[in-house]
Amino acid sequence: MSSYSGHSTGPRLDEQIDEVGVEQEHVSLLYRRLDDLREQAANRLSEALRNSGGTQQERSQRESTVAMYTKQVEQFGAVESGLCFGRLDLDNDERHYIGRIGIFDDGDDYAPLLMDWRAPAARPFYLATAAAPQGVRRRRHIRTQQRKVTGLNDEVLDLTLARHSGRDDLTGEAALFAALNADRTGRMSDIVETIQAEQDRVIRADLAGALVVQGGPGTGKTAVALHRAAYLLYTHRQLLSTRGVLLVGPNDTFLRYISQVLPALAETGVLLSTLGDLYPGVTARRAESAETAEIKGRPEMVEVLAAAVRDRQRLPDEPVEVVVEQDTLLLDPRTCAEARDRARRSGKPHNLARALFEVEIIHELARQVAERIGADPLGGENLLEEADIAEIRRELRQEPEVLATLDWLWPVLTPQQLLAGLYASDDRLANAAPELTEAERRLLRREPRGGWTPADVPLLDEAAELLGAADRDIRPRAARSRQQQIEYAEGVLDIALGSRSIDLEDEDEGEILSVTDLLGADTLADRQEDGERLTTAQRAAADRKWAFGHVIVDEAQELSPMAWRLLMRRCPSRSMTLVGDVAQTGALAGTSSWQRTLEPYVADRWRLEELTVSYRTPAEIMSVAAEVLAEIDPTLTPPHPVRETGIPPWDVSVPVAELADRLVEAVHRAAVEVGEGRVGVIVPDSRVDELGRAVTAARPEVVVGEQPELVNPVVLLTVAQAKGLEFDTVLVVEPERIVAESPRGRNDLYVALTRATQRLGVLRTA
Ligand SMILES: Nc1ncnc2c1ncn2[C@@H]1O[C@H](COP(=O)(O)OP(=O)(O)OP(=O)(O)O)[C@@H](O)[C@H]1O
Repeated sequence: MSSYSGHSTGPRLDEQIDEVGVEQEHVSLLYRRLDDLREQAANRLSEALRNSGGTQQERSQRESTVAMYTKQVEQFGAVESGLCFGRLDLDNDERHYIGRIGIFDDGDDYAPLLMDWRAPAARPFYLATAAAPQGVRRRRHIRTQQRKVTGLNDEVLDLTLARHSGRDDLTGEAALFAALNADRTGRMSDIVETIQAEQDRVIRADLAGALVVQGGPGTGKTAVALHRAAYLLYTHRQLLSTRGVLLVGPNDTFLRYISQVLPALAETGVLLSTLGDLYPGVTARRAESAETAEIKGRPEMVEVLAAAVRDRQRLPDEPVEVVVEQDTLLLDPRTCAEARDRARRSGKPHNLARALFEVEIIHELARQVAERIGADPLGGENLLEEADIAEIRRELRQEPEVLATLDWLWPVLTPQQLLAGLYASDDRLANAAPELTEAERRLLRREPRGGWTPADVPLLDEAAELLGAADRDIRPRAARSRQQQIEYAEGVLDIALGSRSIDLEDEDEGEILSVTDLLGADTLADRQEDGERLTTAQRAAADRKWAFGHVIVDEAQELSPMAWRLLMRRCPSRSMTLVGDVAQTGALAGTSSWQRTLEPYVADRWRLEELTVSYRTPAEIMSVAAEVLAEIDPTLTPPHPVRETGIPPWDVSVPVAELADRLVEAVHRAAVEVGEGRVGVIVPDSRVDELGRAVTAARPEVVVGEQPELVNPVVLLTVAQAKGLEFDTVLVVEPERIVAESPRGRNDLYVALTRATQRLGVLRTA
């Protein structure tokens, strides 16, 4: 292939110093403008916060102003690091600086000083090659540290000038390799400076429709998903800022790992959530076996829940006695059955159909009361008029005994009550799930207390659809929203505090920050009482029926059919980005085919983009992982590693009895070798406790736990916990056991072997 992306033209040292000076001048100008903008926004925020009172409309306007300036201060603070990272010199002698946000010169008719990386005109920065230069003469990567320019990398996109020294398929090679070889920190960084062409295509793909991004480990799926969120919010700001963007990740540790990427791209409006948090009011963290989660994820659970609801619409075997003011009224099974059938035929959700059921039952009870008290002693027609009977019905509705009977026959249920009640009773499980085997039902069986698991959340959501709103839902929501108002207010105040620009004198800061002395979070929250000022993400999080403008799912291969139903409910437009890798599926209810998963929702109207280059895993490690991939499915091809490290992975076999000691030694060596980087120790599920104890006893700085903090130098974790993460060095312990512990054990091993950016060691037991 004759195309290449260009290369450094190799300027002499003095030329380079000159160029750095030129860039420093521009970069300093940009930071001065950034400071001005931040100060302006902070002043306006302070001013808006100081005002109080006024009409409802004025208050509402003020709240919008507070929200707007809060966001601006936050954004200007977030782009501080690496504000400007590139320059494009065009054939027509124009020059564009590329950065995290757009900045204009307020003194010069708003001439652009910095172009937002998402602007269409910035796109050649990621796509231009020497063979297809798109009007670009030179692409320059500008490296900065704390506002100082520390280095430049130039690529001249001219086939006649450039010597072919780099890879054909990479853009900004030097900057890319610098990023890939850097020590890991326990937090993912953005890749805005070095997005590659195949990634750019995905990031800027159309908003409409379902887009699946399939790619092997380390191909940048997570990075691409996050940058796509930022791109979509920029390009479709109006639509998406009102409807919101939801990003679903596999667990809290992962969400913490990616938490800094969007803020660094100046986007804070994306709701990051695990599946376990997608049912408002529930935080599902309880653990359960993979087998139980699999059953809960089956599509058949829709029918199980529907049957569970029907099972709660009771039919008595014998007449039910209802004692009202010493009179005993009788509800015979036939009356109950007719009332139940009518209510069911309405097609309304259970809680809403209860009103119809009530009408029928009260009608019957009122008839009996009327018969007794209105009977004509002379045997004529009943003496009561329609108005009297209406009054009897009204009174019956307030009789505790009547209400208790209605609750027994057709209880108003919350999803939590339905599900907890189902799990807690062998009989109910047998009635609702006759298709499951007894062993499967036993796996579902559980006592009511102890919290919810992530796999319960789609079931709660499904149950909410079947049940409809119950009055009792409403109160906790009001309480929650008050809590959210306070959190929002605290956020505003934090931002006001954090708006300290690094160049301002302390005295000036006094001015800006004084507002936080005037207002506490509680007072500010009072001002949000109308709920209007909650961010879109906060409102969306509290509302089960929220329809998001776009939904992004990372590690999408892990979702069960029931989880997909929930997500599709949250996204009626089906504008979605689903990133994952079917070769890495660990969950038993997860997918091995995108078509099969999406078919029920979009038929074949979904688009597939594939990412083929692994940025994380070096060639030496990928060749080990490729052997496992071939065992999973010989037709799958591993991604092409973008680099080699020259460091071969090691693999040793040790006697079982020595495993813990040898692991401690290996961890010690790895920790020394990795320097400032991070070490991940991946062990079989069944060994976490034992090996965790042994390693932490010898090295207390090693962290183990349900939600390990990844900024620690060494973390010991399971494959499920390590999914989506990466470390400089990875030790995989007992690969055979990892494989043996799950029907998808090979996929798990493939995940474990592809977590390292530099070094891999494997410890087997003999
Ligand atoms: N264009 C790029 N420039 C710099 N770094 C990149 C680029 N693309 C990916 N990376 C880096 O490669 C690593 C792997 O990326 P990421 O975690 O997004 O991959 P993934 O496909 O989601 O992996 P997995 O399937 O294992 O979850 C990350 O450190 C990411 O920052």
